[in-house]
Amino acid sequence: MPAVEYTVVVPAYREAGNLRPLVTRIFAALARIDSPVPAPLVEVIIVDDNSRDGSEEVVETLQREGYNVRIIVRTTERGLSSAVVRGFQEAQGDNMLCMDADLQHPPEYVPAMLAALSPSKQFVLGTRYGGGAGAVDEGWPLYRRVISGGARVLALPLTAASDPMSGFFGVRKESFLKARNLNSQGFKIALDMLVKAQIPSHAIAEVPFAFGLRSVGESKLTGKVMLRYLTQLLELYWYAYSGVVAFVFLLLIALIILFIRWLWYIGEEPMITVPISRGRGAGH
Ligand SMILES: Nc1nc2c(ncn2[C@@H]2O[C@H](COP(=O)(O)OP(=O)(O)O[C@H]3O[C@H](CO)[C@@H](O)[C@H](O)[C@@H]3O)[C@@H](O)[C@H]2O)c(=O)[nH]1
Ligand SMILES: [Mg+2]
Repeated sequence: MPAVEYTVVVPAYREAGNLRPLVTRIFAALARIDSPVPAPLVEVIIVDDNSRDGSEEVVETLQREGYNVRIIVRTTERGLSSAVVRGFQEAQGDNMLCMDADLQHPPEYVPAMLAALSPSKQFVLGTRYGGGAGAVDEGWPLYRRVISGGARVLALPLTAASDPMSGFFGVRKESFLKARNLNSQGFKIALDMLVKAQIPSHAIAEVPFAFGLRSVGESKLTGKVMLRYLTQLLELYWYAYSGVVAFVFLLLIALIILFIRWLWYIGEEPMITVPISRGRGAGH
């Protein structure tokens, strides 16, 4: 067996129904004749938080079928970011990729994402805002697009990357090891790494992709997660600039909230009062 050079880390919570299509599609993409990365150099690590939904059995079956995939089941810890960090710590490959289990990050982009990493490109981001990738978050309800847009605007002062929130990203091991005090709470581990590993803009590669719709299971993006994002941002502003910037941050938050309220206002259907018919048929 050749040594593993690439590791795909997949944080997963209650994703049993998605693991087979995910793994088989990743390796099918890598097995294509035009894949820039050969399949035998790649391993997949699922980091599951004790879902007990059959995920382990699915992975065991895939292993028996010859796929280079393993599952780490955490029983004492929970959370997306810390799951990703754990996967990166266990990775054998020097080139590491993180992607969701629910197929919202299309497995067919994995070869291009992995191949984009090199000593001069320490970070790769799957971006939903790049040219030619198709629709941005098509099919999302207005509120979800507003949250995504607001989160992105707030991160602008921290990184030149166009979509540090996509959750579909890769990093070279040496840069991951450079990032100290990673925030293990919340959803925005890519942003945390970009800031704390001090990745310069010229070392970031971007791969445009179209964010899919979740087919099985539920999103874990809750109000609590969003609040954590705000506290994480505050910490990163503090880290990247100085304490004074916290004031600017609060101002920005206020503006974003006003913006969201305004969008909500224009997004609402106008209320039409329909007069109650008193003619035939009424009361039947
Ligand atoms: N191990 C583990 N995995 C988790 C946890 N919470 C979520 N995950 C896994 O993390 C992935 C993303 O979670 P979703 O619940 O599908 O999140 P989402 O709302 O679709 O958010 C995605 O899109 C955002 C962009 O708008 C991204 O910012 C975010 O990272 C994620 O990719 C999924 O594979 C999910 O199983 C957890 O506590 N533990
Ligand atoms: Mg999802």
